[in-house]
Amino acid sequence: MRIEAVKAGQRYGDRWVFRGLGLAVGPGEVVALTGPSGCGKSTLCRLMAGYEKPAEGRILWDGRPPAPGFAPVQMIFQHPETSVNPRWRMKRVLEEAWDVDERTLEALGIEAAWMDRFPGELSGGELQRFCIARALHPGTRILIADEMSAMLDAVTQAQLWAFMLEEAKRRELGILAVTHDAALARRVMTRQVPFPEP
Ligand SMILES: Nc1ncnc2c1ncn2[C@@H]1O[C@H](COP(=O)(O)OP(=O)(O)OP(=O)(O)O)[C@@H](O)[C@H]1O
Repeated sequence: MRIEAVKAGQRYGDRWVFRGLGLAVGPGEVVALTGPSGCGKSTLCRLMAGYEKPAEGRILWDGRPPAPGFAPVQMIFQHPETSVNPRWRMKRVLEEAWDVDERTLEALGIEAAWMDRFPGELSGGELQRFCIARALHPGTRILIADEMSAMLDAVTQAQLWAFMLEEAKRRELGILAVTHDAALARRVMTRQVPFPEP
């Protein structure tokens, strides 16, 4: 699958965040999106994931506008607590997405004891592992990671990225990742796209 922004622009009120932006992510590509705070990286992620519509230009998934229904484009947010139901135990949070296999649970270091807890009873890093597991649904073709590892220590960050990259290679997933970490971008990405200055 290939997702694309074509001359895309977004504005809130009468203020443009960016205009005329072009970017494409195809199978097996790991693309880093870098740029100063406030330039619109998260906004572009939401457009590419089909959560928001651009004010001008187009977002295309395999040449067509994002369609409702099952999304082959999955997003991992910087703050995992905002993307799970706080009243569900983690077992249910996972099951809602897919029947996550043992291999994924093990590779992400998800412990059996965490399954009966509520999201508020896990650390941010522990919760983010669940969000990554959910996003790695067998039908996922593109992952959009918006500073997913900013809250993690270096060892955990390396472990989670290693598994994501292994999966990207094995399943030909495309990854668009926002990161402020230049070293991480150099290490894991096939291509880096600097965002235009705001
Ligand atoms: N829903 C909204 N309503 C109004 N303004 C918004 C909205 N969402 C984002 N903005 C503004 O758009 C600009 C871009 O925000 P965005 O979060 O995309 O930047 P970013 O590059 O991801 O920043 P950071 O690196 O700090 O996370 C900011 O000035 C922000 O205040």
